[in-house]
Amino acid sequence: MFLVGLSGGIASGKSTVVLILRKLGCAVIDADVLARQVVQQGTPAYNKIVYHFGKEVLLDNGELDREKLGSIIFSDPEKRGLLNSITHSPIRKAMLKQILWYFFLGYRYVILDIPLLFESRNLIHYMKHTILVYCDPQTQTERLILRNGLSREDAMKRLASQLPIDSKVPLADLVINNSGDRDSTRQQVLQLHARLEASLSYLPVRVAALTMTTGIVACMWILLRRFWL
Ligand SMILES: Nc1ncnc2c1ncn2[C@@H]1O[C@H](COP(=O)(O)OP(=O)(O)OP(=O)(O)O)[C@@H](O)[C@H]1O
Repeated sequence: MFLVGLSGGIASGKSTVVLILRKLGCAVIDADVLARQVVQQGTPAYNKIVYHFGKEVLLDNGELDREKLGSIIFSDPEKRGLLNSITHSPIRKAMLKQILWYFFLGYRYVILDIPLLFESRNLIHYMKHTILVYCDPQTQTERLILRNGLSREDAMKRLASQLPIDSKVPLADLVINNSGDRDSTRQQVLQLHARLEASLSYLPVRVAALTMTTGIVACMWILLRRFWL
């Protein structure tokens, strides 16, 4: 099995591409969903966040007020570092569990949908391939305005707070250009899926796992025969 990281920019079309991939039967892990799960009420990460940030980051129902937390860390790099140090480890553990699950189910590759993949460069090293869902900045702005009901000024501000999408192109080895219509995107995703399915990159890990399993079973058999049979 091998890992494929998928990312893009705000409103560049990641969810649109992921939906097509899911319909094709691909295994997709959504880092955003995991990030929400690991800070649910009662989890160790939730308790640590309340301890360090206080009860003012909680909603009335006791859940984390993600907007408030987001605005605190946006302007305070130290607190951002603290929050990352609390959440990164459980997110990675949850990711690893899902990857292993898909491995046992026999998937050849797993797509990791990670919004800040190209910003947090250390994760890239674990990926066999990286996909950038690209959209030209003008179309991206229009789609963001339309989807979020934002003014042009607010949309530009949101875009300016991110790494420009054009600067991510050289960091990815596969690019899906979602600047055109949905059908053009779908065709590109189909081609990409076919290419990944045909890749033999999944073999080394599978052969290693098979060899290890065979070794363990053989050892157990030898021990059993020696002591009990
Ligand atoms: N090819 C396309 N043609 C027209 N509209 C599109 C196309 N692709 C995506 N959209 C629309 O653009 C908006 C952004 O797309 P999408 O939600 O897939 O982006 P995203 O990268 O997942 O966004 P975010 O990360 O900000 O949640 C949505 O309203 C979606 O319906």
